[in-house]
Amino acid sequence: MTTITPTTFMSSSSPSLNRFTSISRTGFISYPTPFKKDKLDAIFSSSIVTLSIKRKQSRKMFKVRSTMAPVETTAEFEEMVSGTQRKYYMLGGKGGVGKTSCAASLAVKFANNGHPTLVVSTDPAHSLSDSFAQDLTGGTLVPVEGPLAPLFALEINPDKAREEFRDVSQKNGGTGVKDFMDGMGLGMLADQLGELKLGELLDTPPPGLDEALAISKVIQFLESQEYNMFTRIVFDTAPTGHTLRLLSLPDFLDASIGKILKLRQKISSATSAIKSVFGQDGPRPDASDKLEKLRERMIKVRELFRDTNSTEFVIVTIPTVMAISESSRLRASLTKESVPVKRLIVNQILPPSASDCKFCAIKRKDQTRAIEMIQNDPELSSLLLVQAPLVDVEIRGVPALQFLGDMIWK
Ligand SMILES: Nc1ncnc2c1ncn2[C@@H]1O[C@H](COP(=O)(O)OP(=O)(O)OP(=O)(O)O)[C@@H](O)[C@H]1O
Repeated sequence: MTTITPTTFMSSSSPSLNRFTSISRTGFISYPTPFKKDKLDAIFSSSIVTLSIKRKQSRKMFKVRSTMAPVETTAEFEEMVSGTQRKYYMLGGKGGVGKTSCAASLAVKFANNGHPTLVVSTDPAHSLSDSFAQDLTGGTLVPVEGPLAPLFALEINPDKAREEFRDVSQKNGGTGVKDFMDGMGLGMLADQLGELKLGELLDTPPPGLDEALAISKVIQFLESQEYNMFTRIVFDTAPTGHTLRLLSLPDFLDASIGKILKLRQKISSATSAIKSVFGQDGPRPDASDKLEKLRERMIKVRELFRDTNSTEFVIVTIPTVMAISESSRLRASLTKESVPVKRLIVNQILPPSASDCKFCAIKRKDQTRAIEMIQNDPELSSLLLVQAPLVDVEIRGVPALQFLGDMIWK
């Protein structure tokens, strides 16, 4: 294991590495990266001024980390990275636990291991741009500089996705069709529209709709030839509540869209005769196709979540009683919905220190207790428990994500 001092980074001419210098304020960072050694050598060889090996300290760090929770396991990254068939990883958990940092670091690690990778934020409050320290807004795929294989990032614009949905739905079953039917004197059919609660759905979208639309948008992207190359797709999902509602949402939307389409059929047969007399247009067929496509994608979203061969939901948590309780409930819900879960990342674990202050000692005890809670939790104890240390500054930019990723994804 090589330890690189702050001096190393400061002497680098690369701006992204310079950004990373701040990460090692407290003295050292460790780099257990055999697979990337060549690349790192190339990056650092011209600029290394001092290479201070603090083996003792880093050994101590990992020793104490492993004594915190005897059940600590590795993420079995080899299994995650093997094979060239496309795999989806969805990272989710309570707000602020480090989902984005873990998702971004996993994406960087996949790309560094040769997988053309796409990382997508489906959280309406995006933080991927902040995490990569790069502007990724705009709802299109943006290349991320740095990793060995292509890495692209996508922040789905929820407003745009919702607008699109509203647009096609209204043309097929919302106010557009309702007005049309009212005009035709088909009051009874118009009443049926009320049952669909479509107006409600469009005006006050249920939590999770953004997420479902975002995922369906990604599926739409991936259907095109252009994006065939991606072999790993990492989703940075919205906090737990959204995720849980999202799981049932595709069913709900599928049913709603199904009803709209059925209704549309009824309308078109009921009105075809009237149309021939009055020469008025019915709902446009292209909009109907769009709705059918949206429905198909919703079905794909639902299937994707439950496909054990290609998809895995990774729960990210922190060592507090509240976060772990929420993770336990999340796991239970995911199990109920047949969503495959294998790994649990416990992020922000206090690193050991030779001179422990009272606050840190108490905090560490609390964290140890919380980790024990996982071991005794029926929902969580069977998962691969991966511990990630709390570092003393924000994780921003590819080198920093690479650093974090090398600690988590082993
Ligand atoms: N292991 C860590 N050590 C230190 N800081 C961390 C660690 N993991 C995450 N952070 C910091 O915590 C903050 C929240 O992290 P992040 O944005 O990844 O969480 P999130 O779960 O995606 O949040 P949200 O639910 O708000 O989207 C960021 O400032 C991030 O840099």
